[in-house]
Amino acid sequence: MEASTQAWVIATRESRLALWQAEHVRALLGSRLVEPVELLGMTTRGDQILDRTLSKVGGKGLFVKELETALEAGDAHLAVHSLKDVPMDLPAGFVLAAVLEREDPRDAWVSPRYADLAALPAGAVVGTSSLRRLSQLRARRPDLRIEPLRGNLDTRLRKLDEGQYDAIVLAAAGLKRLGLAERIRSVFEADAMIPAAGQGALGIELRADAPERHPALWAALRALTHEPSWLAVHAERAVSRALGGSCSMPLAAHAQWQADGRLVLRAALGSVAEAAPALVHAEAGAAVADTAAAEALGLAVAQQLRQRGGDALLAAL
Ligand SMILES: NCc1[nH]cc(CCC(=O)O)c1CC(=O)O
Repeated sequence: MEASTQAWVIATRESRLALWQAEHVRALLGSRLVEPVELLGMTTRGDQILDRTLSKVGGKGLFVKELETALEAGDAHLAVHSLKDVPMDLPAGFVLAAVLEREDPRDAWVSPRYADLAALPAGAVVGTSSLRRLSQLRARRPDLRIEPLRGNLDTRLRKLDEGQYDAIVLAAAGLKRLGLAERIRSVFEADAMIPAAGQGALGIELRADAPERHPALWAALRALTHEPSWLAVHAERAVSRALGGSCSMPLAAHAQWQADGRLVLRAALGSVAEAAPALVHAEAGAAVADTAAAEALGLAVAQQLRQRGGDALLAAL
């Protein structure tokens, strides 16, 4: 089987960011494999549905399902995703094979007029469709109007430039990858706006039978994995999984390696009810040496969130 492979095929969405990410993986893999590596661009339902908040139409899976269908059919061997968009539990038959070294995981403040959140006048309009960003913005600035903002990065920036918003919040990683870093007015430190689980990291998904069917590809991907990033995102994703794992949840989870070698995981769970804004925080640290320990840290933080009022917020969702 391996010998008959003409080329390795990467399934990818066709947004500029997705294509950049797939091309990045193509280049990394190309230097480790004998056969050529090609891209197969596809449109997902998440790309088509632009008029509604994603959390209302089915969530994260919308960006990955078509790519998984291509893997299933054998049209592609691997799929490259923004890990943030990958559901906590992959469908049976698929595995997360690799996580690349994480890019800047923070959120960026983009605004033509205002340097940061504090500089916004009362009643100003901030664009985001992320419940996580909304609940954290609202906790600090209940006076703002937060309006939905969807579409790929270029679309979102265009809507800002057209004057529909005073400011928008985007992942710094996406802007940097597309050469748009100059649009960033300031970044939120990770404790001021806790990032989403997996933000800034690329994940590579394969069929679960890939280790046996394509050992060369599997080995090349394992070698691309950045172990500190792998452990951090597994801790983050475990928080989300423990709380139900849907993106209709205003949940933030971010793990950072400390100088002493410990992994510190911070999380926040909000409410989206305008009448009763709430935000509970949790934090824990541990020496994490393997995936199981990373996931145990995630579970402990999820437990803390529940005990500190998260249970009631989840019940209200
Ligand atoms: N939800 C869309 C999405 N998925 C991944 C990124 C950015 C890149 C990354 O986090 O790796 C973005 C855009 C954004 O949130 O601003």
